Amino acid sequence: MMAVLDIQGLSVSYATPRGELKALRDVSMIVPERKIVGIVGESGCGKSTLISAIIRLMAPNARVAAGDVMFRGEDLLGRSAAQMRGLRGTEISMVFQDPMQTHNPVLTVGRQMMDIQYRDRLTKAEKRKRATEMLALVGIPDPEARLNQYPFEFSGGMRQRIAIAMALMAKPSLLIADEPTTALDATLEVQIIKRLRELQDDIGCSILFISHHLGVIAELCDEVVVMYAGEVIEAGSVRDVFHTPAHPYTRALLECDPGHIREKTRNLPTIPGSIPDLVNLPGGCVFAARCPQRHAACAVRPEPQFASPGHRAACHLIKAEVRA
Ligand SMILES: Nc1ncnc2c1ncn2[C@@H]1O[C@H](COP(=O)(O)OP(=O)(O)OP(=O)(O)O)[C@@H](O)[C@H]1O
Repeated sequence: MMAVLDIQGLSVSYATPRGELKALRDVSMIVPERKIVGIVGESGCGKSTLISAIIRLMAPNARVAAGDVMFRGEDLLGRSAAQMRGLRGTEISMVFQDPMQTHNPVLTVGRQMMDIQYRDRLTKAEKRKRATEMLALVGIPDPEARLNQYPFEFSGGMRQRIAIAMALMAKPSLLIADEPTTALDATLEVQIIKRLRELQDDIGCSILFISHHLGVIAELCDEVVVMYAGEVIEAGSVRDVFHTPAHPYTRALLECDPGHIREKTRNLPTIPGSIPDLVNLPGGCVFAARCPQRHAACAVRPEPQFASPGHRAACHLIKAEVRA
């Protein structure tokens, strides 16, 4: 089956006064059809850079130095800006942390939900009906009446549900959700995640879900990609990565989290030390400076190794463990 999103060897740099900042290096990941893939990593690991490269809304000083971003078999990096505009919001939709970014404050929710359907050949009444149905699906009570209200008249959780409804309205193949529930309280977060999972199943789309919240990733995602300082350091099924983490960084994240993934920790646990300077990267393994298992081999950059089928990590210890 063809992957919805297939990123291979993606490297993105920013031009800065200090020199080239290598925000992403040789990043590869696949979002299979009808799967939810989570990306986890601490601030600065390159999550936003990755999203901006996929949807091609990059900062002016950003440059794709290498790699391919294939969307349903087609290279997105070769598409024109106009073609990308046509894709965003239809085949690829997005939900961000702050739904106010998505909503227009001066238009009613109904008007905005009808506007997104401008491509569909439906009557006004049909569009309104679809908007109502979608609001009901994401769990907005009394949706018909609420279509006439403005975004500020809704609570934060309701606004985020509306943002999800709007993003799914076009029945995208891929939904990119960037910390969509981070600003909400835990109970709301669980409700929204459950609803998102159900809707994903109904619509049959794939989701790339970015979160700092290990518990949410564990609950929602099929697969997880762990990023560190611009590299994918571990990837595999949620089960493999969370139950038998292969990279010392992933292990540190899970060990630092007292209740492991069951605790509702908002932020990633803190690991002593900081990420390396991406302008002057050290040679060898990027995590070496903070790694409790650092050894001589780490002076050489580890290539991804398979810990088990479908579960890879970039750490020299994996080979050693397999040999042992
Ligand atoms: N326009 C830019 N110019 C220069 N450096 C940038 C720019 N945008 C991001 N960076 C740098 O690139 C690196 C990756 O940043 P990015 O925002 O992608 O990380 P992130 O994982 O999304 O972090 P956060 O969770 O804090 O948003 C960081 O070192 C950041 O300072």
